[in-house]
Amino acid sequence: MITREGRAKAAALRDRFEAAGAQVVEPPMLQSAELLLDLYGEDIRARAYVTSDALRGEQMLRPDFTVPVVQMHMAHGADPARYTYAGEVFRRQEDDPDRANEFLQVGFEVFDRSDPAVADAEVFALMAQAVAGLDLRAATGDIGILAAAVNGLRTTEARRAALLRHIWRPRRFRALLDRFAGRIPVPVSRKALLANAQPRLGSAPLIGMRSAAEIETRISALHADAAAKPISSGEMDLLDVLMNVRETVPFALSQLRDLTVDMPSISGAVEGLAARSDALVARGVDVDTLDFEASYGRTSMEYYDGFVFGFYAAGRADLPAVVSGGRYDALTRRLGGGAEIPAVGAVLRPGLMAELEKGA
Ligand SMILES: N[C@@H](Cc1c[nH]c[nH+]1)C(=O)O
Repeated sequence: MITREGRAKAAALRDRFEAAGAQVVEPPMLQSAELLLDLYGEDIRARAYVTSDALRGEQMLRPDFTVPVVQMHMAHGADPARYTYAGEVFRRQEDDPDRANEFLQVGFEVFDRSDPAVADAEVFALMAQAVAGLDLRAATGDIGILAAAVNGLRTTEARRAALLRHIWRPRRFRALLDRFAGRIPVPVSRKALLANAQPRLGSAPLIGMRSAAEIETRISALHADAAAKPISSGEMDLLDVLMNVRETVPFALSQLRDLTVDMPSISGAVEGLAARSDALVARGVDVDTLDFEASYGRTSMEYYDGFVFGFYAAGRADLPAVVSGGRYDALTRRLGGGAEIPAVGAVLRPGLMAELEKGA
């Protein structure tokens, strides 16, 4: 339920972000579902309230602000800017009736080309200051490091692309990796299909949504995939070491730097983490006690492609993140029609903050 305290807190936080240099924006609650829904992750897509509109096409109640803010910004060019907003977002809850399906968010988004590490640190530090009175634990990660590791795998382009698509579904990602490494047997049905050197649909009836051409393309892709060499156990071990890095920032950085000797593809992203760590220190963040998990953030918004972070109430695993955010450079490109600008942002949940303050 949205309370008066929550609303008051939201207004105060938005004022605070405005004072930090952001322009206030108020994106409409109803957004185009057709255009925007696939920019979110599977989870949010399944939880959006969608309705039809004869005039405007499918509409949805905004499940977040970032996508509408990026869309608005990119429609007017790709200049540097800072925005803040406050208002409700809507997400259907299927399993847990205690989780709100409508709640307040206050956000801060930075579009800035000068130095991504500095912009990351600006957003993180601003959020950390806003929640300083609460007993929260911060978690950080970097989707860019894992993506760089996948891009460096010595395997086919199709396999790398499949893994990149599934970075967001850790179990599916693991299953794919194991299959590509030859660690799990090929399913019987797939074997039967592949046993036929020149499979064609022939007179089989078409019953699904896919056309004959699509099905045949897929069969050819499966043949090509079956001919690919397995990912080596050496590469698999390195990926495992990487995905299990879970340390304070300085230790994580030294482990990751060690890994770059055998995984040169991640060095750029790891040096990005080093630069971010310095920028965080310059903003007064104590990185010696800040956690970094290489697998963090793999279940949230699919538009993140670099820094990701969240703040959680200590000892309250039942509560969602009080703060969450990250970098989404590629999203500006997708909505930019040729233009792009690096971007990072985060939101707070003022309702949750008010609740935690009351309980404290
Ligand atoms: N829109 C994200 C948070 C965010 C803002 N900017 C970047 N990330 C969310 O709702 O979780």
